[in-house]
Amino acid sequence: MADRKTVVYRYATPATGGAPGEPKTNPVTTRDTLQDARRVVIKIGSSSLTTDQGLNTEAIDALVDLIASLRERGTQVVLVSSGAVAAGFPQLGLARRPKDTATQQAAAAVGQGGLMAYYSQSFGRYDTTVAQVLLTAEELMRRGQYINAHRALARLLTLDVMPIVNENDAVATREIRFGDNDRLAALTANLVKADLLVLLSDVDALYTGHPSKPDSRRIDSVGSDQDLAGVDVATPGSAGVGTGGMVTKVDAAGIAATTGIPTLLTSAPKAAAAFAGEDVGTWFEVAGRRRSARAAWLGLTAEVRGRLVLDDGAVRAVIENGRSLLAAGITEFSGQFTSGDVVEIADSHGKVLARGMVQYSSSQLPRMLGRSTETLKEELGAGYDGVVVHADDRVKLAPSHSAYR
Ligand SMILES: Nc1ncnc2c1ncn2[C@@H]1O[C@H](COP(=O)(O)OP(=O)(O)O)[C@@H](O)[C@H]1O
Ligand SMILES: N[C@@H](CCC(=O)OP(=O)(O)O)C(=O)O
Repeated sequence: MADRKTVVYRYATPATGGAPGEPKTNPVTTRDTLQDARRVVIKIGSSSLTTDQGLNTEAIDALVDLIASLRERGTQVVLVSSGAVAAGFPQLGLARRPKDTATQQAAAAVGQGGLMAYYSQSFGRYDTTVAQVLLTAEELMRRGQYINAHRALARLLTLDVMPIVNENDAVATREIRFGDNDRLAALTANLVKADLLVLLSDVDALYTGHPSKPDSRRIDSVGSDQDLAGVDVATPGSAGVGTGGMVTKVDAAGIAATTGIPTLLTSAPKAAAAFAGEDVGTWFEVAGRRRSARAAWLGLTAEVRGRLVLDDGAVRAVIENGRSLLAAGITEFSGQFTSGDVVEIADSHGKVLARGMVQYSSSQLPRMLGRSTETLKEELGAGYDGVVVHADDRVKLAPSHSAYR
């Protein structure tokens, strides 16, 4: 990902369905409605939280002041904070960010404690209790753990505790290598059903090219693919502690957009102005209505364990008419999965059209393929109703889906 010169930013088609009880509308639709956010995920990068010597306590205090002011007016905030590696390597006596993964993990293990200790002290000025939540993208892919993380975060918010999320770096190598805290923040925004994602970096906006170039200009909002055509995001940050640069931020905004959540990208010092309605930073709009968290989990987060290939009739029934997928319409499959796993649903040309949760395992399926429900019941017993993926357990993929991952 890091070597990409430009990114393609596309929007999902309007979402279908919505789990019962989930809000279908987002009060934050434009910059002017930022103040209406009921729940915000704020992500801050290493470059904004650390210096060569370790934690930048002034910057952390300023961030905490901002969050406290939002909380005071009733906005719930989940903070996704990087900085563990950058805080840890000076403590280990290293002059610069280590390159090898094991030392980065060691630095994160050292730095995370100090990071949380300082957050605890700083939020203490507002009598606010903080909670450390360490996640990995892989964990969020498993339905059971996704639900557990959702429950824990929701409970922390109702207890008025300040959740501070970071990747569990000691076990998550992808994170350290690719700077995926931006992506983690987008997934967290979906997890807690936030109204808004705010990405805070050491640069105040997305620019057409690296901000150090004289002809680079601020992009004030992104509403379609065209707004990002030719935008150069490949040059890494000059601080040398951030990991993903703008590539992962734009990708994260794309993930958030597909789940109906707009993103504001700006710097920590300008965030207060943005919340006061000033035209700062870059605003990533959302097209279409909000996806349910479940649909977003199926479409974006879940680990794919296999692929089902459909005949043309099944493609029409399932994709165009929204029916459940019956064994009769499956011509072949690949992968190893059990009931409850997520698989891709493809047409006969190999085009992936949807994802869904299977009701049967890969060892049960061979006897079922191409067979009508009636035949299945006769041959295999009444328990085999032939519905391999129920319509409620399936989500159509936007044509752009792969652009975000
Ligand atoms: N088109 C661009 N617009 C803005 N910043 C860019 C762009 N391309 C590269 N960058 C660099 O991305 C950096 C932010 O990424 P990173 O260092 O990973 O930050 P963080 O630690 O906040 O995640 C900026 O400091 C800037 O130097
Ligand atoms: N989990 C890592 C963060 C890695 C990361 O995504 O960094 P950044 O690009 O600064 O947001 C840490 O705490 O150091």
